[in-house]
Amino acid sequence: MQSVNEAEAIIYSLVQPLDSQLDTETVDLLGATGRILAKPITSPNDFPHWDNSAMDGYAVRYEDVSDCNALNPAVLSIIEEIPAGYQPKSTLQPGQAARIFTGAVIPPGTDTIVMQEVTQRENNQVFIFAAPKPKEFIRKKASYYQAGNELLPAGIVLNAPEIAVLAAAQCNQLCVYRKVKVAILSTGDELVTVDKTLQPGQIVDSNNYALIANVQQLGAEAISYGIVPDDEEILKATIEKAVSKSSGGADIIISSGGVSVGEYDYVEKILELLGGKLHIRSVAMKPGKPLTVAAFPNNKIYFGLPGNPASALVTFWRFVQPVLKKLSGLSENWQPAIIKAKASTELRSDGKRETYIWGKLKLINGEYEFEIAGGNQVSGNLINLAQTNALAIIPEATKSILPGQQVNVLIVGAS
Ligand SMILES: Nc1nc2c(c(=O)[nH]1)N[C@H]1C(S)=C(S)[C@@H](COP(=O)(O)OP(=O)(O)OC[C@H]3O[C@@H](n4cnc5c(N)ncnc54)[C@H](O)[C@@H]3O)O[C@H]1N2
Ligand code: MOO
Ligand SMILES: [Mg+2]
Repeated sequence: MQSVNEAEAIIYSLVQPLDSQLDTETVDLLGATGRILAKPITSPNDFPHWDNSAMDGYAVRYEDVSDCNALNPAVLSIIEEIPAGYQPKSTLQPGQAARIFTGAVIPPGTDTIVMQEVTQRENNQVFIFAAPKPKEFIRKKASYYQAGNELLPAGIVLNAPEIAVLAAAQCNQLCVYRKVKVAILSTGDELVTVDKTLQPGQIVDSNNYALIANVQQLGAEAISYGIVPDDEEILKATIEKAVSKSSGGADIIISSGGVSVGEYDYVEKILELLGGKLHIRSVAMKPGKPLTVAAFPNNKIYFGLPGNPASALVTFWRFVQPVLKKLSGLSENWQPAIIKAKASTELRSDGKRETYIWGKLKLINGEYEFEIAGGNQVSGNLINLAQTNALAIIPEATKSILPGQQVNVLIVGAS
């Protein structure tokens, strides 16, 4: 049995991120939200494109207004009005000003903008009652970005700020990494789909729905193989299909159930029969002990998650989530988001395995607090997993974390 940290290191070493040449596709800017840039972006344009005004006011020559004040205003004649979107027509001469608005191109001869609030206009003259600072309120050409430099690096997620930058740079077609594909299957004779009437002994295959939701929230594509009965031959044929190169094209295969020691727990045996190399057979964690991980010669990675609903989700969040992010082409921040928070009540463990407790991470008076989910913290219970967003991690050999003490907390889900 490996420790969680050992298992994590082994799993990360198996992951080959998508290829920045081969594993890409082109998307429109409006369809690019949440996608990962596969090629760096450069612009032939400076930002700002030209010197422009940061205020509504008057474009002036600094020397004409440098020693004015409320009692001794500078008086300039207004030679033109320049709204945003227009090219100035004249060059400012001594004693002249141009009426200008935020974002408008500053006219030649100008070096400073005076904001409207310290001025008074009378016909074609403007009185200036306070001296500006030299070059004040001018947004200089190329002061944000110089043409030809890298604007955005490859390997970043395209969120609203990046989409804005790409729009400004007129990049309407983008080369992004293709979505990671994840095959998902559930094992168990007791399982039925959500629409069936339950017969005695049957339960809904909730893991399938939960895992698909998790995969989709992470921006990957789920390929569902549905429910596979506890039949060695059928399970072998299904896993063989999912791991083979030709069918479905999944990068990662996830099953749930069938990894413990029972008569019908075939997953480990089948993975070996199919030529998978078993890197992990169990991990010293609770829940999630029977987690099984294998790699195939075609680089596909197989996660045999334990069947208990909480075990399946906890092992997904702890190990599969970072793998999907690393695979996706993200250059950083793919690792699990583990932060320190204050326990709001006592958190207990039997101390034997690293223990994951589900609950809510709350921001209270600027500090993170972890609140355990009410109800049974057992791996068969999925009901109290709803509305949780975090897992507190109790280290091995620690039996109690007291209220107010700090605890490591893994933030789960898409964040
Ligand atoms: N003798 C032992 N028994 C068990 C051990 C052990 O060490 N010795 N480990 C326990 C632990 S811990 C876990 S976790 C489970 C893991 O079991 P499997 O991965 O083999 O899963 P199954 O036996 O198929 O199912 C376990 C449980 O989960 C329910 N289940 C399964 N699939 C789904 C699904 N898709 N959706 C919802 N619920 C599902 C299933 O009905 C069972 O109740 O083994 C313990 N046993
Ligand atoms: O690992 Mo099991 O996941 O403790 O219920
Ligand atoms: Mg079992």
